[in-house]
Amino acid sequence: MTTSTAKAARITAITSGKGGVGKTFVAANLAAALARRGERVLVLDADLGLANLDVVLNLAPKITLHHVFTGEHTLEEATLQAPGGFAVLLAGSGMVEYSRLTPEVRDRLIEVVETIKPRYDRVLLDTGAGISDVVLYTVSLADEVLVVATPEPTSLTDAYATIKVLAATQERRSVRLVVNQAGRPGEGRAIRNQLQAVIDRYVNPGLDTPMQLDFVGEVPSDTSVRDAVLRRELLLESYPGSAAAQAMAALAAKMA
Ligand SMILES: Nc1ncnc2c1ncn2[C@@H]1O[C@H](COP(=O)(O)OP(=O)(O)OP(=O)(O)O)[C@@H](O)[C@H]1O
Repeated sequence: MTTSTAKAARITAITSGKGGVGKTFVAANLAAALARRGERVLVLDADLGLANLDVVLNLAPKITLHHVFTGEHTLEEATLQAPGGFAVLLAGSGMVEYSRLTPEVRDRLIEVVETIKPRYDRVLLDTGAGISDVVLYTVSLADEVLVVATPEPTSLTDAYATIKVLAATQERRSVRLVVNQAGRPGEGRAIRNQLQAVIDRYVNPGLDTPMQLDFVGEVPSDTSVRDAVLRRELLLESYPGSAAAQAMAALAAKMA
């Protein structure tokens, strides 16, 4: 039950510049790891036009955010329990009308976020890739942003572009960074320092308060991740002892 003194959830947007870097993998397994730590977690699939959290979690929702947006179903009816002990609000795939930031999407999205906020300890917003207006709007609803990047130069260039746009368009001066698919221990921190140096050189001179990258961890490139995705299971459940699962648990500890 919600009371006026109830604590509101911390809202974390999980985003990336480039697609396919592991945002959904991180969102699902971070949610499971936070749930194991006792947090009440909800993941909202905010990749409204091309959602795939349902695929990763092996869920086939009959009622999605789409139905909540149209008023056909309630939020409660659309909220599902995922295998990792957390709740999910899934979006339908191929909904072109929700891939753009129309006034309807804007209003419905904030309404949904405001309604779920008092009910959980943590809400993860799994956004689409890139810097579209829907992505930037979704990120603007969050208390903190977690950028997922891989060591590939294209991913880093796009992560930098995202951070630059967030600095320019929102009053955000701190972004958290997780490096996924790291090839060697220490690569994540080195990448953070490299990105911070570029931000200090090209972004921060124009800002009163400098943009800071808060490094929260690295997840190694690990074949167990692909296996778990193919089995449509959470890595934390299929391969709890894998290096990547342990990194996800460490990431949850850092984010908690
Ligand atoms: N740490 C890792 N080690 C090995 N493979 C990984 C790792 N993380 C992700 N992958 C692979 O990358 C694929 C893409 O991951 P995911 O779907 O989570 O990316 P995404 O950023 O959410 O993509 P999109 O931009 O399309 O939403 C996974 O299916 C998995 O095979």
